[in-house]
Amino acid sequence: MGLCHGKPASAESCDPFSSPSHKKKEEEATKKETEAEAGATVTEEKAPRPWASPFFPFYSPSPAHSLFAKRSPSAASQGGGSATSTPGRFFKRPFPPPSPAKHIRAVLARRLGSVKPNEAAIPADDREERRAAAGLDKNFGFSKGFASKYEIGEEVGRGHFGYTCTAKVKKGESKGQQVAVKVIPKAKMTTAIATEDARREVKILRALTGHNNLVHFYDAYEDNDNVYIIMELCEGGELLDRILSRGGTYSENDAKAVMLQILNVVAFCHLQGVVHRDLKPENFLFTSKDENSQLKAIDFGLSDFVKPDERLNDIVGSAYYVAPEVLHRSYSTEADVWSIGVIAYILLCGSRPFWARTESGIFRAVLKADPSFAEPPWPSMSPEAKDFVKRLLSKDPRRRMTAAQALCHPWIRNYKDIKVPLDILVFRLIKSYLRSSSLRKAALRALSKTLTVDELFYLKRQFALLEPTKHGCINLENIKMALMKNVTDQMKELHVQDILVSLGALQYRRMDFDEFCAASLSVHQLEGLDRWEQHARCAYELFEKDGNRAIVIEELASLEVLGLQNCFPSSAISLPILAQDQHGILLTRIRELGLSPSVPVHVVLRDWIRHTDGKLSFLGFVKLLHGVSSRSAQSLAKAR
Ligand SMILES: Nc1ncnc2c1ncn2[C@@H]1O[C@H](COP(=O)(O)OP(=O)(O)OP(=O)(O)O)[C@@H](O)[C@H]1O
Ligand SMILES: [Ca+2]
Ligand SMILES: [Ca+2]
Repeated sequence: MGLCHGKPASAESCDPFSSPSHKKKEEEATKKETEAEAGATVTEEKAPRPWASPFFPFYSPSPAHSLFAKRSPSAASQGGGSATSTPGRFFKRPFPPPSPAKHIRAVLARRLGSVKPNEAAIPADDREERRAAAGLDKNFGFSKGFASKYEIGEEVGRGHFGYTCTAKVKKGESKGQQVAVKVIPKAKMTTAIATEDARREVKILRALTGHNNLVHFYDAYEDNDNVYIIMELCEGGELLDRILSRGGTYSENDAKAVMLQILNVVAFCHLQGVVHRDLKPENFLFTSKDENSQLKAIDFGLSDFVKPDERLNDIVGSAYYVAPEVLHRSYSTEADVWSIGVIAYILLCGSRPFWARTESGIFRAVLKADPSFAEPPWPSMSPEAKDFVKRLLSKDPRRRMTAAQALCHPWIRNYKDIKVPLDILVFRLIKSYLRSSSLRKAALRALSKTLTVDELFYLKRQFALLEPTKHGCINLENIKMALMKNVTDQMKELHVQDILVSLGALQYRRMDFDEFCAASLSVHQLEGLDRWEQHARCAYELFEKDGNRAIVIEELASLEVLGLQNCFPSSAISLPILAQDQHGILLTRIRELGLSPSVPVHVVLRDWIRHTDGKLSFLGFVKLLHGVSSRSAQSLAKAR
């Protein structure tokens, strides 16, 4: 592979796909993309187009933009170069700063004020924006006197929101210590969102600091011109540079070492109720140039707090790494896991899983295209590696592994001595289990009996983290202790009480490991597996032997079977058991509630309930396993 660095944008000279026919295809693709860019919105996909090859070679060696490149802070503050260029197909080095994974344009527009096409700079003569900016409260309450405490050194990196320099502590106990200072110019904060971002970045760093794989935060300062975030100096450069310097691919083992650290810190953030929202190789730094140097997550500028059941709707992040549900404006911590999947894919094969020339093209790929695992080097890779990446890149966030689950995946779990962190998902699932009918609990218990050793690995680790009694049981007290032990003060204030209240039923009873498995398994995730049909059939057989029984009408009317909880008050129904001749009564009841007569309720009843004995059919069993989320219950109710 040739070297492209230091040259102007002549990607073709290094392009292994630059044969004339390929070039023509590329041009056609670009034309289509440009047309799409002009008109189509993200969700307006017409027909899936044959994607231009998503392969995205990395060049080696990279003249990595040196950590200590000589660039003066003043030159630095004049704005980044790549912000004004379209995302190229090939990585060219040195990158004009900021990094090539550009933020979604809307993100920059909302945060930095108006953004011209392909441009993140703030228009210098935009009077209205200046007036609005003048009204913003840019006092953060951070320490003053930055200049008297630190001697600022050279620039070591830059992004859209700030630039980072080395600095030396001038006085006090740490005199002489080298630190990193991220300088965020207040002049760039032209919107309330931008000031809020800076405030939150510091708040989150302050709350999370202490984890081995997260940049250590020391303090925040401000003066009239800037906010200064003082952090540990990571001298090993960005993960992106290492990927490039290795020519794009990591061996599976080397990739595991990186993944382990990324998953660890992200699982930690998620447990603390923080979603990063901008995970990409540029936002992970090595502490030293050493091969085995520790990796640290940086840049919490787009991060936010999220409660266990909350969905965020702000479209945020960098295009290549953004999860489909972010584009659909309803997401939570799973979105970070998607970005980790993109990083894993790049580490292992050196190309981007979702690629197009334009932002809207990338979005369409993210929403519709499946990443290729057919081209080299994938065929020679272990099946576990492929499965690992696929389960991180599951388009349905409910089917996607969590960061803690990913650490238990067979591909990675035997790599070194992995310490699996507590998973917030477990509490979410137990909460839903505790609110379920006895029939659903029995169904879940049957399903839990079909779990394989691999699936049980994660549940065993999670149960152990809750420190069961010597009788092998947990109750609310165990959960409380485990949470207190594993979460930061910030999280204690924000979420622990909510979680404990939602699991209140465990105050008066215990849960053994078998029940824990039934409560904490995710039906959605199992459904995403190839062997789901087997799991479900096997579980149904077990349920038939021990658990299936004639359905009580209240249950049918309840959320779990028909999804009619809100429009079908169970108290109105007194018949104990559904038999064939009672269908009519149920149908009348449903019609009395003003539901459309065209709705084939009888079909639902026919398919979900066995007429011979009024017990659940296989389909009814699967529906019961899922329960019905309030969202689908609502849409079901609307449809009727
Ligand atoms: N603690 C640190 N030690 C060394 N270099 C750092 C440190 N923090 C940041 N940098 C460098 O500065 C760059 C910009 O920092 P950061 O990503 O926080 O800025 P940003 O403006 O928020 O970027 P973005 O455009 O990605 O949002 C990083 O990519 C990295 O190269
Ligand atoms: Ca960054
Ligand atoms: Ca940032």
